[in-house]
Amino acid sequence: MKKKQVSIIGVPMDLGQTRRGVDMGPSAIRYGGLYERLTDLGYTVHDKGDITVDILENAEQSGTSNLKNLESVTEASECLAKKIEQIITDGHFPLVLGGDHSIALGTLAGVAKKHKNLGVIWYDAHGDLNTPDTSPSGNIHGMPLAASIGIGHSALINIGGFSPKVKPEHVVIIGARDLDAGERKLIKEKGIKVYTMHEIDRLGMSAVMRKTIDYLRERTEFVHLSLDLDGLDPTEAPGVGTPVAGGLSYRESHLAMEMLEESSIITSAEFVEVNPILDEKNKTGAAAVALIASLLGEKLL
Ligand SMILES: NC(=[NH2+])NCCC[C@H](N)C(=O)O
Ligand SMILES: [Mn+2]
Ligand SMILES: [Mn+2]
Repeated sequence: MKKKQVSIIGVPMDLGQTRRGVDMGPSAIRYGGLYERLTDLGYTVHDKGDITVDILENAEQSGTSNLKNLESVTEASECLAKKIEQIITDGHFPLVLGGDHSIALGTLAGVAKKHKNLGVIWYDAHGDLNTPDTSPSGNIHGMPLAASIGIGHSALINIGGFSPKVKPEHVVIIGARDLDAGERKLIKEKGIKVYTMHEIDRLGMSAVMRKTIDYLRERTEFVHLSLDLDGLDPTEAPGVGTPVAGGLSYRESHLAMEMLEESSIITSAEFVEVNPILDEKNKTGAAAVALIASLLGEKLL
């Protein structure tokens, strides 16, 4: 029998925001035992190592307004997109380790090039739907979802040479609890499906995931999971740069991964924003590993 193949790619990116240390996220997740966890599940694991990313000291500053480190972020994104394309061509499951959430620009460019009719699950405390005009910070990690639906600065929109990567009505955001004014406006205008913490509290994670899976099954053929560890509550995932109180529990997050695994809809995934400098004994890195394992089939019994 042919074994299932997973290709891992690390993106040591910290230029999409300003808290240093998130570039060490891929190492922290690997250190948490990822390779062994996946081989134990029966996967053949190809760790392709890390993408080359500029360090802050050498990042070019063109001063493009409200877009910090734009050149270095787009350069790494183009490189990541090509690697992802190759992984999908090889028939492997792409698993991307971040790095701040700006890396989704490259991941989605690569995935969308190969997979038409793509859906995206954005598991996050934030919407990451800002543009340079609406961003309160100028941090690109707050913009990748907007850029992927074709809104924002042309340099971000056109990674991979095409736009959009995904239709707004094929996006589901889960866990949101810190949305900026411009993001709320965009959500309403574009009809993006969002399960905020309010809906998750009311309906429960099980119903939310059932609805999410049905919604994307009806509309798309492939689904990318972009999981920001700050979607979890900071007590359970303290190693993130932009923590927001009142988040998803460790168990709710596992249930979400288990239901996605059962549904077989996920065709690529990324786990981002793990910052070991801000973490407590790699708690957040270990949580990432455990969630990846659940997503890829690890069972409690
Ligand atoms: N991927 C993230 N953690 N994003 C946080 C974004 C925070 C804020 N909304 C901003 O745009 O600056
Ligand atoms: Mn976030
Ligand atoms: Mn995010």
